Amino acid sequence: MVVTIFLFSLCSSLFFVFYRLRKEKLLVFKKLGIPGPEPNFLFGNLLEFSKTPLYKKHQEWRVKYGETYGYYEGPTPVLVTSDVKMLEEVFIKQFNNFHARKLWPVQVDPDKDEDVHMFFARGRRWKRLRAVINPAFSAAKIRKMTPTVNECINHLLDVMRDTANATSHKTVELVDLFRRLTLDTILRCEIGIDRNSLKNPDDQFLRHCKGVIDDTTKMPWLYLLGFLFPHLHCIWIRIYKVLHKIKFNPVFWLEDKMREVIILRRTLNDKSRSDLMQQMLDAQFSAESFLDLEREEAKIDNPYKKTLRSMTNEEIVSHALLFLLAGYETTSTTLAYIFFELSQYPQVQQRLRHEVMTVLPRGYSTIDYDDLKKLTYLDYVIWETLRKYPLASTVTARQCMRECTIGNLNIPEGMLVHANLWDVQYDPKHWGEDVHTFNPLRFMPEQRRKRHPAAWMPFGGGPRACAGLRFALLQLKMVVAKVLRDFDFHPSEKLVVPLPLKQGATILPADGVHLAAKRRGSAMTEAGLRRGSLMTGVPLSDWISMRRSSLKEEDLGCEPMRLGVEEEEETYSGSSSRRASIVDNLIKLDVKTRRGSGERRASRRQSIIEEQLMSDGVDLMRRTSISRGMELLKAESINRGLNLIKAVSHCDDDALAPKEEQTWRFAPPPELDPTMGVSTMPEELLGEMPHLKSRVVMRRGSAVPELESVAEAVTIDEFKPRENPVLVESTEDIFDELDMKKKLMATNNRLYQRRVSG
Ligand code: HEM
Repeated sequence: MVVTIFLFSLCSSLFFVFYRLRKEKLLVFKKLGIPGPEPNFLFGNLLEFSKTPLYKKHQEWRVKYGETYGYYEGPTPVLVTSDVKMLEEVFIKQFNNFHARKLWPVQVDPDKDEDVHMFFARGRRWKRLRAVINPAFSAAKIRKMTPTVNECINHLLDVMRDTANATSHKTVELVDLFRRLTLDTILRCEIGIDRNSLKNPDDQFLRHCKGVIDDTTKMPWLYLLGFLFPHLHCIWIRIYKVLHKIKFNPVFWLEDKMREVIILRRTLNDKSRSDLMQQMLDAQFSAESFLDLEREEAKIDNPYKKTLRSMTNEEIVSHALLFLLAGYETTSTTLAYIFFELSQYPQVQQRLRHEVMTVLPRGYSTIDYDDLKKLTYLDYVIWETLRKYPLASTVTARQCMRECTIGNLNIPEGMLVHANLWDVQYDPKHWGEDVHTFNPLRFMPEQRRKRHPAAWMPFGGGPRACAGLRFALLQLKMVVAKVLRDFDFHPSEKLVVPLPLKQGATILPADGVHLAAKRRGSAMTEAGLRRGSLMTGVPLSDWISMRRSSLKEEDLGCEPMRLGVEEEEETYSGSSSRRASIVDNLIKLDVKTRRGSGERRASRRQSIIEEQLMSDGVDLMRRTSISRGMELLKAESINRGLNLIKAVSHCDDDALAPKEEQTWRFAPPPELDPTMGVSTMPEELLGEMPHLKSRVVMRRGSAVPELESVAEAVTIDEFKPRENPVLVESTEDIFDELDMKKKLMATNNRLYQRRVSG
């Protein structure tokens, strides 16, 4: 009886103490005068996330409580803010007080466990690991990875080519496809393991990576306990480890694979490799920023006296795994979002393709690191995508390690501060009213300068920002550039807009991204060049020279193309001064042809240039054809048959619309090809197209805004259809006429051969 009473009173006192302490904890925000939802005694506000994902809940609360508010994960207070000044303080200015990340409820001890990796480490330990890893992601090291990334993308293109073809739109699901690509790329660039999950969707690595990601995104009972009673962390972690010894754990499988690689690589000691694994193995030779750390260590009573300048095997294992998982889903999901947005904004897709084709013509099967720097509009597209989808926002949080003040707010030790990126990056204060529009031009330098740097943080901020940023951007840019050269993207019937999102390890499309991908035909590029010459009246050889010059515009000192929206409607007249200066400069340019051993290189370059010219021609013609076609249709000046010409010749010059008595509805005379249409350019438009030789244009097919339907087009000085109709039957006729046949046929043969060989 006495024992029972004793136990009862002990339990009640323990519960009372627990109750008081917990109550006290749940009053933190009230005492600080920070608004927020009312917490539950046991769960805090965790139950609110059972139906609504964290990032959505944050948005709801932002509307209710303002820019800065607080909620509780179990007993742990989390301050959420979209105030850019506060973010700057936490992530950058007061980093010394906020150097730790939010701890996951069931994870290794960030200070003691040997295999803690950079993501969870904190304090000096994090500093040391980051100092070792940073050089592995330097620009020079990333440059060395470019050929490997190139190869992986070529595999992707193969798979996509199998799915889509030039004549029909086939639906591709991009999230899964890009996951396979990023996994193959990271495995090769990071560890030197050559897998091809693109060709083998059942690949073991792929299966286990998916397994790990799924595992971390579930909220099993153990995780919940970890959140509710964080002080019992060591108990939860023990249970976790025991459980994973009983049932299969994909993390252990992956770790074992990494260990095998490390042993092999240490034995082979092949210094010529440039992958991340080698850099981690060699890290001891390159980490200069240790000097700082060593000075710090010397001040405290450190039994090792020296900071470990290399990484242990277990550290390398956990980092290899970290990079695999950190890079696999983030990069692939970003890619899927980019193509989704391009399918929704065809004018952006077109503009971007134009930039890519100018810098990297289709013959370039390998993309150079330096070429990527020229793709500025592509940068804007990627940045704008990451603005609209800050998909890794679940991890952009810091823990306060020392009581401090931000503005007039006192932040106690232990409090978490979470950056509410979705609200910052959709805040009209920073981005204007059209925040839901996909507008890459927000990132033009003059716009960027006006914005607070913390208004865009998809890679986090400050010293702990994403370590793999450079590698991620390399992949993103290369994939978009290469894929866009070969494919057109449109929404498919399966695509749901707006895209439903879900929260996993990142915030990703709930049902994938299903797009119709149409392969861009090679014949079109050839036709484009031809049309470019015909429509502008510039002889083909000059046209080729002009287009060639666009490759070297910067070298030639011409003004690079502006990126304003108005450029979408660029007219030939608009570009005529630019062209004139290019031609001038071309004349000055001494183009040397190599002989002997250099001949092959020269001819390859020549064919690359020519292919680019063709592609460019298509783009320009498509734009002109579309805008002119529309205007002509509006002006009702596109008609068929000879009567049109007669009528027009009697027509008042500035009478754009035909008069009643001049309607030309007769069938075309039989001697004229019935598929041949005739259009006249209204005076106004002629002014914009000074290169047209005549205002009368014959076209096969219609001049409606569709490049493919405009199969042939001829401009003539004096139109005499009965005597000598200028009917161009084939490509060869045109080449004959312009005396270019031999040269271009030779070029085409080379191009086709190269394409066939991939
Ligand atoms: C588009 C792709 C990616 C996005 C959006 C992204 C985003 C992020 C974010 C938001 C953080 C947290 C930063 C913070 O707390 O301030 C982070 C950290 C990190 N990321 Fe990435 N990431 C991407 C790709 C990658 C890749 C490819 C790798 C490695 C191969 C990588 C490795 C890391 C590492 C190691 C950290 C921890 C850095 C530290 O704590 O010091 N990430 N990333």
